[in-house]
Amino acid sequence: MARGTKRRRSQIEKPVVNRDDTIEVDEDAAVGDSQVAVTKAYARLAGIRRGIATIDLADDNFVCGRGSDESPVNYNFSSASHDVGLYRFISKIQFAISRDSETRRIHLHDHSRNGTLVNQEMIGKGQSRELNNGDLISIGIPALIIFVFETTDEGQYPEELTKKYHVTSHSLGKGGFGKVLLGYKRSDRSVVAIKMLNTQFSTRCSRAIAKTRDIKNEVEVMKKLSHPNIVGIYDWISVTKYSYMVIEYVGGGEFFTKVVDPKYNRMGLGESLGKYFAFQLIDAVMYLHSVGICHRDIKPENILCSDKTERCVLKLTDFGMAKCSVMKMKTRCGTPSYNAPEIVANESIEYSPKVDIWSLGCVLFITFSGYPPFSEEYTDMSMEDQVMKGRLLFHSQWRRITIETQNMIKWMLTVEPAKRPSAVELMSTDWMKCADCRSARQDIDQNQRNQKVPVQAVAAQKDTNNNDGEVPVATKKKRVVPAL
Ligand SMILES: Nc1ncnc2c1ncn2[C@@H]1O[C@H](COP(=O)(O)OP(=O)(O)OP(=O)(O)O)[C@@H](O)[C@H]1O
Repeated sequence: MARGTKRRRSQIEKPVVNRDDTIEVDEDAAVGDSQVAVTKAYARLAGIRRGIATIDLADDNFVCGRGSDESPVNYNFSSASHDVGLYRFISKIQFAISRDSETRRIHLHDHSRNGTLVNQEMIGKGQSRELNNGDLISIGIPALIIFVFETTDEGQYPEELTKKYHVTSHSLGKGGFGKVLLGYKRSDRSVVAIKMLNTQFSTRCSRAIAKTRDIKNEVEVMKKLSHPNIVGIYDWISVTKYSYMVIEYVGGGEFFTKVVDPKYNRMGLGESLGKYFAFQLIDAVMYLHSVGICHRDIKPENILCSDKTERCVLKLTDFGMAKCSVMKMKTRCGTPSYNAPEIVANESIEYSPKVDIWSLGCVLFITFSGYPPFSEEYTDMSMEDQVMKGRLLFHSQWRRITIETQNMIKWMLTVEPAKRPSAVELMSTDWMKCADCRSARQDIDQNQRNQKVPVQAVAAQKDTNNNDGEVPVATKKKRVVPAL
């Protein structure tokens, strides 16, 4: 868009998370295994909880539950009888699955008093619902996910991947170059996210070549990192057409969704919650810089929430742009509205990890106020000029935020890198010695202990954005990929 041109709000584009995308099948790929093998299965129930089998569905009718002489079932959950938390919810007949022999449509019929849920929505005793590929089936409560329903014409993956992980067809989200699927480790049934990237694009467009090159870099960087506020990587498997990154599952969706949640009325998350999150992000960046890594693309879309609760643990992700900071950094990359002035200024000037502090300043500005500091929606000045001048407009949203917090954000958004604080300097301020920061530390520790729990709720993620109001709106931003 030309400088100074006012963009109509209705024209602001926001990428849509598409949950039903399909992916080409690799000819060299091997078939994933299953535990109850039946020939010519039309679908399968992939068990994603310890003790629950994966069941191939071949007959038009299937019934499961605890079963009894009077109520025979095809699958009786006896292998999960030790799992008291689950077993107490299971009825003699829990649910049935039927396939219409003519239409081939498949339905789940709930027979249980405690109920069966599909994609975390209660079906209810006596009710039915059509099943689609990737649907999650829970028992009694949303968090007790036991099966992913999968049609068998989908998803064949390389053996290197399937021998260690079961890949379900439940999509967690979609990125620029592939999708992210829910999976689990075969060894302990703990849930993972499997990011699939199509490397074949590389022959078609240069942006994708850059991206393909990023994958190796992303993996190399992630392998070096271990921090509770950074998404961990378990494995990387690369075959002819696809790369599979097996990463830590983070179930609460993007931080972006949180900051634009209408419940905050576009006023920001407030002082207390804002500081709770600021502590986590500063700690993550302090660690990154201490091990010589500069992220270069910090923004709310690249931060994931551990769960859907208000006070969740944040995890920095997407290290495709990251670089070892002892190397010279000159490349103009990142996302324009989060880019530091020294990146915006000139290709030939070297910059430092302080660029991350600037981006973090932008993220925290949005977190506290609900609107972005630099935006094309300000028509009096181009975005580039706003950034180069460090022009900040503190609208009425800031009235409920303390002067100390405002000063910290201003400090992070200092145009001159030498005067901008490092993450260590930020962490050692009195501003970070508060009850919210201490409570964040405790919650992070607790979250780490809980991570051993195998199956977590996978809540449907919705992007929300409300474009009304006189201040700029936080919208998802695309990054600039460096030219080759
Ligand atoms: N570790 C994870 N756990 C759970 N869900 C995830 C995880 N990583 C990504 N997702 C989901 O998948 C979506 C896409 O993630 P991905 O990192 O591929 O996208 P992106 O950053 O938009 O893409 P790109 O890498 O092209 O910039 C995210 O928005 C999120 O909803």
